[in-house]
Amino acid sequence: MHRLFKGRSQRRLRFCNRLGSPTFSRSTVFLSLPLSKFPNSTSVATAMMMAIAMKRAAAAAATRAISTANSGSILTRHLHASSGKKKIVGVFYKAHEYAEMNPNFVGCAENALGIRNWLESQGHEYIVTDDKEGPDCELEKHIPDLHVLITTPFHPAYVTAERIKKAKNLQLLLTAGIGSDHVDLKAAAAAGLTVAEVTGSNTVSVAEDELMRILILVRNFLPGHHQVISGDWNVAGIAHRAYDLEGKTVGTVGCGRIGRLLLQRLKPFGCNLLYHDRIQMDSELENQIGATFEEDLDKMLPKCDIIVINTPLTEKTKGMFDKERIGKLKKGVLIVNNARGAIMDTQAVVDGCNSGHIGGYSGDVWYPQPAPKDHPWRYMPNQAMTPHISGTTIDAQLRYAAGVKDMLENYFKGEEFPPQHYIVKEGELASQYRNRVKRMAETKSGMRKPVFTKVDQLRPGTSGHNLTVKVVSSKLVLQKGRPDGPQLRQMQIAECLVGDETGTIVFTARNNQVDLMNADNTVILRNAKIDMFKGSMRLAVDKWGRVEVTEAANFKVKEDNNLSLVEYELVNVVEE
Ligand SMILES: NC(=O)C1=CN([C@@H]2O[C@H](COP(=O)(O)OP(=O)(O)OC[C@H]3O[C@@H](n4cnc5c(N)ncnc54)[C@H](O)[C@@H]3O)[C@@H](O)[C@H]2O)C=CC1
Repeated sequence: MHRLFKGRSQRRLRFCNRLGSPTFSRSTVFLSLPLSKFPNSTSVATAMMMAIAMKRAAAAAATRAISTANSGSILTRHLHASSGKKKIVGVFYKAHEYAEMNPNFVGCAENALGIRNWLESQGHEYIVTDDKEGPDCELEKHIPDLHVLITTPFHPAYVTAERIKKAKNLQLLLTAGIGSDHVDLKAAAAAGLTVAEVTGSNTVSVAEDELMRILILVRNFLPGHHQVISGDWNVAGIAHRAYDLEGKTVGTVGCGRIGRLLLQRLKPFGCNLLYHDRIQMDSELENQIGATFEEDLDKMLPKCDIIVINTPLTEKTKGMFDKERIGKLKKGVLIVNNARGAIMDTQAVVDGCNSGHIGGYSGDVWYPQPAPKDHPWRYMPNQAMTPHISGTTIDAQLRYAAGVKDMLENYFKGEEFPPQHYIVKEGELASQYRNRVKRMAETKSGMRKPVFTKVDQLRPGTSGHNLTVKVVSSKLVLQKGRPDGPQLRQMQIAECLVGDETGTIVFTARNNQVDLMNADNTVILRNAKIDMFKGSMRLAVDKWGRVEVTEAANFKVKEDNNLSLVEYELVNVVEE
């Protein structure tokens, strides 16, 4: 037996979360009402239809409840499952005498992101340490009962599968910064943990630092500086290999947030700019930045005088620059790597620098961190290495501390994080981290090809749809920021009517997607999701999906079946 409720209070239930995955409970169901016939969903005229629909919905809810109960979940821990006081552990680098020197120096252990009072005033326990390695370290003592672990890439607490297994209460791993490769992401996903970082918090900081490293290497700056300190004066010792940046070919491997900001900053230097990425930028942005896309990494690399690495460390990028690949680079190539140390084969870099094949190597990332005293990159020639600093400027610290605080606030309230912050969510890794796994699965079973659906199959609260649609019309509804603004943060939203031979639906195109949605274009929407807007369905593709313009499809769009004109009512079905 089920009782069914409808009305205003049920309106307060969320249709779906911000990523589009359904968050409705097993007893929450959708009813659909054609808007044209029933503009007012509470009208008497709808009541009979509602009653029939609700009966059906009740049956569906019951079936869903049973199947949920029987299927079990791969997720063993739910992020927002428990309320109450939490034990939060932060692992940050120690600042010692520097801690007091700047009130905004919040990224160190002593100042603990500036959130101690805020956390403790709410009754949470906040332990902060820099002691993160070995079985007797401070972190290890708290692993069995912590709920949240906050750490930074600058002084990473390596969260291994073994630690995850021991951390029975752990729900949330927050990275204060960008890059969560210090976490065994697969183990975290399997354990149902959420991993999130403060995406965008230090991208400017890193891009600026990369530009500085490029100039330091190109101008052969460091030997001159060392001469000054050691009392020498030898212009020739520097000048024989100092160049202008103008006219050089610079290629970035990975062109996401940091890569783009770097290219943008390089443009006035008059370089030849190339980029390689899994995803090509849309042509307008490419033109604006003035960079050329290189689909084949191995074709791009030998053209470059300067190579900058800007990908995350994933299964695919680990050891990407091995002996063989480095051997194919231009002799004397300069490499800047602020991405992650393990993207390089450590010894291959040492050999390249020793032989002069690599003319200069600079970066702030190492493996492991802190780099041991005998790390060979400390002693190789032509290097301009530093500790991991580029993303931890005071400005960046304030941004990532605020981002962590916001996410903790959401966590305490049981709310979602901004979608771009998730690295692991509900057992799934963000797309750039799961590439290889997916490909292997595809090859192995031959069954993981994307499944395409038709517009009339779309339902509220669903996601993961692949569709080939034609754009019927597109209307820009929001435009903010200048296209040549400092951070490429122009925001555009267009409402587009898209469809196939079964029906049409409104697609909300954002930013770069807007340019692809010209009327009559045929586009493939990958990993699309349904958002609910005032009770009706809209289609969207977030950063974990993709919009691609493709060859013109030969179907005729069925324009008289617009799914966005159907209103859905969320009703609650309570089991007795
Ligand atoms: N040294 C430091 O202080 C910092 C370092 N970082 C590092 O920089 C990385 C990039 O940061 P963002 O630009 O903000 O990330 P992002 O996610 O905006 O960009 C990463 C780009 O790499 C591309 N990519 C991923 N795998 C690839 C592959 N196998 N081949 C080609 N392209 C691939 C993605 O498509 C994406 O465009 C971070 O993951 C982190 O490791 C980030 C911040 C601070």
